[in-house]
Amino acid sequence: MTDTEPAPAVRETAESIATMEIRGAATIASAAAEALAEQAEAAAEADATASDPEAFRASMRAAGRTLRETRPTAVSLPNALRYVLQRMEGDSVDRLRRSVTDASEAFVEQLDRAQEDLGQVGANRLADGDTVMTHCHSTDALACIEAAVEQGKSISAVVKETRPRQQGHITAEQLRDAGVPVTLIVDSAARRYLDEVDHVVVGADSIAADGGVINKIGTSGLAVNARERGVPIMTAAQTIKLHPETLTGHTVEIEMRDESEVIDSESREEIGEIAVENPAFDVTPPRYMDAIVTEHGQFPPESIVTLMRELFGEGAAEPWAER
Ligand SMILES: O=C(COP(=O)(O)O)[C@H](O)[C@H](O)COP(=O)(O)O
Repeated sequence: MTDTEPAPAVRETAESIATMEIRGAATIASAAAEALAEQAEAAAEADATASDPEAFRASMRAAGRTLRETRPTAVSLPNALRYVLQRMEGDSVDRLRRSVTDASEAFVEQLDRAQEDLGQVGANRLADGDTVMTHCHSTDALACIEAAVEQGKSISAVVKETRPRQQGHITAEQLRDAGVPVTLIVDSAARRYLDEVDHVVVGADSIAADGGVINKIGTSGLAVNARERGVPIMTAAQTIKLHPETLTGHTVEIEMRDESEVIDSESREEIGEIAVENPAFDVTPPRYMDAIVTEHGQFPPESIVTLMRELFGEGAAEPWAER
């Protein structure tokens, strides 16, 4: 490891995020914070950095950049890096190392607590006997449904499979394990089943200052259909999903993934020149979302900007910016 080369553990985490072995905004955030702690431990031992605080700091920033470059849409990733790197302090490598490992641990603890707290808020929106519809796999959305079950409510679920990667299967299994009767459907059956649904619950990868919700591709279509059917839809999202750069007019980059997730190589050859596109996320305009449920309570999407300003001020620096 040179002074700017990330430790093997960081490269492994980055690779797992890029290939989606580690996926979902909250899980990506905690893996990134933990990878920074591993970087700190490795850099405190490595020849190039062990006795040079500046080289140590440079290696932490390089690790941050490597982790950041994996996937562009979930803001929980740069927010996690920012949380840990902004708490890096001390004039010796040992102090710097400790500040990073402490911040990483505190971040992961806060993440878990926030999910528990928002779960209670989301659960209060669900009534005994409700059927919920889900899209993709969101640990924040699941926390709401699981908390409702723990409150003694009987909940059943219609789970969209979520093409192309079928994260709905993970949701279905987790809900089944929580004692929730589950019906798995293909994405295009959603509108038909909305007539049997009392609430749609989804997660978020990023939330923009105007209340726009960026989540798995298909969320916006589901939201429009839910509105047309009169079914309320909520986004369960811890505040690390709030995108500080949107406060200053930036837009959220939508990840385009490889066409091989959509079409196998044999079919690819058969269809020849036809273009295949695979956007991983979309934006649901605030007017189609009934509530954003966070660990600080529920918000109408249009008012989320107030919470954002409180938490981030008027914006946020790149997580690896030198201070
Ligand atoms: O869109 C996805 C996952 O997309 P992908 O599978 O492409 O990562 C999830 O709804 C959000 O990340 C929220 O998840 P959580 O609530 O667990 O943070």
